[in-house]
Amino acid sequence: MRVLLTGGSGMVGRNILEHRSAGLFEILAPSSSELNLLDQASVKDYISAVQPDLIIHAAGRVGGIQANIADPAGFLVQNSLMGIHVINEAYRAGVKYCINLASSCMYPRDALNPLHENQILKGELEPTNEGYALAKVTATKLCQYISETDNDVSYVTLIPCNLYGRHDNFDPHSSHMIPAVIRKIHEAHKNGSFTVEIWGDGNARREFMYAEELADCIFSVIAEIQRGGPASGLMNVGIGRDYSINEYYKAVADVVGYKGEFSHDLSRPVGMRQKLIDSSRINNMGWCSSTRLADGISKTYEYFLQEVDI
Ligand SMILES: NC(=O)c1ccc[n+]([C@@H]2O[C@H](COP(=O)([O-])OP(=O)(O)OC[C@H]3O[C@@H](n4cnc5c(N)ncnc54)[C@H](OP(=O)(O)O)[C@@H]3O)[C@@H](O)[C@H]2O)c1
Ligand SMILES: C[C@@H]1O[C@H](OP(=O)(O)OP(=O)(O)OC[C@H]2O[C@@H](n3cnc4c(=O)[nH]c(N)nc43)[C@H](O)[C@@H]2O)[C@@H](O)[C@H](O)[C@@H]1O
Repeated sequence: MRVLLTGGSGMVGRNILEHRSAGLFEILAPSSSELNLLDQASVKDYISAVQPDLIIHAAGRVGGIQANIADPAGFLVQNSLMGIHVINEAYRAGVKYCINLASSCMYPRDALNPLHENQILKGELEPTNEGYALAKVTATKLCQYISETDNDVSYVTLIPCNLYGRHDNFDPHSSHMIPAVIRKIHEAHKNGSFTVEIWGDGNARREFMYAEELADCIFSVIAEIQRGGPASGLMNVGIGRDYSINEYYKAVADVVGYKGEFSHDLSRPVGMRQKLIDSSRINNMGWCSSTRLADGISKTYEYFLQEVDI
């Protein structure tokens, strides 16, 4: 099976390429310099030339809460254009299968947790990442419309919770919480600082999954597609539990060996109070998460020490 992977140089893409099942497929993973997904003609020409059997759309303009607040228009435009170009040109070229990656941030900010797939668009979005969320909803709906109007194709959207892991973005200006906390606590431990600052009061809750697990889930979905396709084209992918931000800081401190204190900067944005997703559909398909938080953080910290803090 020939697979076109977008976002192959990103955290999710790299974990897909490093997965033990990747060798079972012919995977084409053009970088953004080889294929700019913002250029519709290039996307159309590339897909027509390579004629993939399946596309995994893992490219995107991605960042944490601070990055999203800084550039909502950029997150909206770039993710919308990438999603529409990849998905629409795939369908126009006759590609039968697509796995599109959305995000749990596209759920309504005040929706009852755990979040179920049928709650999408049932309420106001989280303002801190509204642009990104609108783009994710657009691509998700495009996949749904295509699959509903053409029984010969299966365009599946997976909705992951927050992710972290090897190949994560550790830039403090654009990273998500776990890589930011790993960097902050590591530097405090190395410099002998006595306190580390937590954004907000630390009571917000998040569900973070080790990115290697999403790669594993994607290959399970591909296997299911090869067996005739998953029962649902829209599935949450999470670990089934969340932790408070304060608990994440403590978990990272335990891995790093930091024994200092924490302070809270209440001026910082905190985003959604909670975004725990209901992963029953993917669990019923036969895939479940298995990486413990401490193990995931340890492996991510090991990557940080080897590849980032050099
Ligand atoms: N990280 C999370 O917490 C999280 C949570 C839920 C869902 N997701 C979703 O998972 C997917 C992957 O996220 P990630 O964390 O792996 O992101 P990432 O590490 O930032 O990687 C983004 C990828 O997209 C590529 N890209 C960006 N602009 C492009 C363009 N114009 N043309 C072609 N490629 C372009 C990048 O290539 P270059 O490096 O060459 O620019 C990179 O390979 C995204 O759809 C994201 O929305 C992520
Ligand atoms: C999955 C992603 O979720 C994103 O929302 P979101 O979870 O709040 O994004 P994060 O940046 O991971 O923040 C998660 C929570 O951690 C808190 N936090 C505490 N300390 C820090 C820190 O040092 N750095 C960061 N970054 N956060 C920190 C932050 O206030 C927020 O409540 C969306 O903006 C994206 O679009 C995407 O959907």
